[in-house]
Amino acid sequence: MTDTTLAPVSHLLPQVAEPRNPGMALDLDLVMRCTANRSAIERRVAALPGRRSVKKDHQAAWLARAITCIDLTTLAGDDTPGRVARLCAKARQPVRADLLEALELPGLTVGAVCVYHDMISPAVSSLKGSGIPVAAVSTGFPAGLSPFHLRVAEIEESVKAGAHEIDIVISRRKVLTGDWQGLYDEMRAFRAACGEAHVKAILATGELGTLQNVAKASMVCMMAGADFIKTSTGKESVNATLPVSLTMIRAIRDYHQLTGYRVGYKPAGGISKAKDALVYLSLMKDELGDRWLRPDLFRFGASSLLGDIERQLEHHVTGAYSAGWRHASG
Ligand SMILES: O=C[C@H](O)COP(=O)(O)O
Repeated sequence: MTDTTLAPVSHLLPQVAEPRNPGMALDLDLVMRCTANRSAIERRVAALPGRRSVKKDHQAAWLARAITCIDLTTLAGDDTPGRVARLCAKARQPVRADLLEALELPGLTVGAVCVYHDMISPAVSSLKGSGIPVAAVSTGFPAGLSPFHLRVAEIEESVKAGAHEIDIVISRRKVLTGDWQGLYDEMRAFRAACGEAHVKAILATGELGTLQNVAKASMVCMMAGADFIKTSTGKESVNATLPVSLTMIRAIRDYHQLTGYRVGYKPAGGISKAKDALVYLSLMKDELGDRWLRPDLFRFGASSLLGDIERQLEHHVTGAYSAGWRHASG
């Protein structure tokens, strides 16, 4: 039986900032020992509790927690400063004021706003004074196939433009060809280019072939200093899944046991329902514990999840559902 208790949102932020993962030398023996037993993983995720195990007030608390962990995202070719400004307004006040008041959650915000490089500046101005960081996707997102020096330069430009978090994409071919040293060196260079900005390593797991590759790539990126590991760009044909999540979460646990450093986790792509968010949160709580249920160590990369969560919270407060279009984010 899953423990469904959760500290209030006001207790979210740690008293002391989590020390940043500095990375370590590449330990190839350890990387080669990273395995993933697909059938055991699939059995485990099939047994995960659904939203039914998180009831009433607990459910509202968990949904509020999910909001604080959203990287509210727009990554479209037709993004405009106006669309980004609307998204940022939603990031500042993710749920209707009357609902927040009824839930006793004034000041609730999302974890970050995630955009392409060109939209950093409008996002930074719209979020001024809110404390909400801007995350930028980078390194030739989503395929990551532009020349290496341009990928590094893109990170530097985005940090200069005001991004506090950089979501890089790894070279999938380095994983597919077993070039772990190459992946490590690339990730290390990306981390260095980020400077003080935190770096999330997007593995694009839907393109890595096997869960074993996912486990190995997770470990190499953490050894190279990733602050977060993230499943997907949202542009692959398969994005965040529970088996991939369990594999990455267990790699995070192994890395913590090995080094004492906590690396964050960001499932991304195709997560649009409140009930799915609850499953991810219970998985984090079960596998890594409460410390990983805070926005400095857990994020959802999602463009449309917030609308469904707001709808569920409205139902919780008023007893009625409103139409989905009333809760659009963009
Ligand atoms: O990193 C975030 C993803 O691109 C968002 O994907 P989504 O639009 O399927 O929610």
